[in-house]
Amino acid sequence: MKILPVEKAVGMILCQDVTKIVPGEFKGRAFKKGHIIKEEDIQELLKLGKEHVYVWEAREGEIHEDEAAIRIARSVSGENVVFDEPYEGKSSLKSAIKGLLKVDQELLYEINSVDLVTVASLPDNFTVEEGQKIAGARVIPLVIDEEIIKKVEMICSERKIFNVKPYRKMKAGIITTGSEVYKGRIKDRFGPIMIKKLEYFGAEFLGQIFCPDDVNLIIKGINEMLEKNAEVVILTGGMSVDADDLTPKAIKECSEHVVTYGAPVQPGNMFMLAYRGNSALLGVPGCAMYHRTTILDAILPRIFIGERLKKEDFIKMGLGGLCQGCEVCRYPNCYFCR
Ligand SMILES: Nc1nc2c(c(=O)[nH]1)N[C@H]1C(S)=C(S)[C@@H](COP(=O)(O)OP(=O)(O)OC[C@H]3O[C@@H](n4cnc5c(N)ncnc54)[C@H](O)[C@@H]3O)O[C@H]1N2
Ligand code: MOO
Repeated sequence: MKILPVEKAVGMILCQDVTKIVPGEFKGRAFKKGHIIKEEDIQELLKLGKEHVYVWEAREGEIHEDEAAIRIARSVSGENVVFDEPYEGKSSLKSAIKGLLKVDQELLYEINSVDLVTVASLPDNFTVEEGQKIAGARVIPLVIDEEIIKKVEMICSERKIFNVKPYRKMKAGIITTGSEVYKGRIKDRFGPIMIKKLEYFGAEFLGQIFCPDDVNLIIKGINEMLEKNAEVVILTGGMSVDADDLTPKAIKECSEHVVTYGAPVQPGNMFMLAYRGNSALLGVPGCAMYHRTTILDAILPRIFIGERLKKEDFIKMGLGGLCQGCEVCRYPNCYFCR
């Protein structure tokens, strides 16, 4: 590759994309890498501020930014991740499915520690739709030593940075506790909100059981759901400190392992997760009926990909665990529960 005045570059192969920006109107590629420069291009290039251009002069051991971008994209892409042809030296990675993005953060750190290599990504545990952009790969110079790219390829030879996990069709049921709802003093408002959330993951809905504030009846309800092979049981109501708040006790009685009662997340402090076998029992506090987004929205996607959560997963949520309660909620496009 060498630099030539545009007037002397006619007939030569341009080895960079040339970007045109007209504020408010257009930003895009005016000339594509690989374009053979013609006489009539000279004025346009000069108008774009290019008195000199890079033209191709291949040198042993060097590769163009486009090839570098695609090789990085290929190296880091795992399950259900696809990538585009480079544009302006950048290859975009996209999700091939609706699912949960898993990012190997250590590996991403390692790749971005390789000088001149950059991979920008969405956060770990991010819900994505089919076709959604999840990361962009690019090198900084226009041509790069191939050894650098080989290093990236080696780092990713065994593990991939980006995987999108599909939601599994899981059997799920709801147990709504609270004597005020059971006795018809107030209408159930929790059930429909939970059903809508379960629908997003394509859950097979087993139904909703109503229980008064009676620990034995809540236990009976949980057992009924487990007998129907529920893999996810959502319990609402009675998660806090009132005399009638008995749900944590019932969950504890029915489970083999309590992962957590309580989380450093607001809204969601009084959340509980326990397991009996592979079935997850989720104690969902009242806030999930009131706030559009709570800890439940960070946990459900992980449950539905079949991940088994640990106490540590909850501890980590403290940093960023305070929701700002924005007037218009943009979750997951924010820091909450990252
Ligand atoms: N002194 C304290 N007070 C509270 C604490 C605390 O730690 N100390 N925690 C607060 C947090 S955080 C939350 S969240 C709520 C937890 O509430 P619960 O999950 O225990 O909910 P309930 O007490 O059962 O109900 C609260 C409220 O919501 C109504 N409700 C309940 N279920 C339904 C339903 N299915 N449909 C319609 N309405 C329902 C219920 O009647 C109550 O009005 O506690 C804070 N307080
Ligand atoms: O669990 Mo409350 O769950 O923070 O509003």
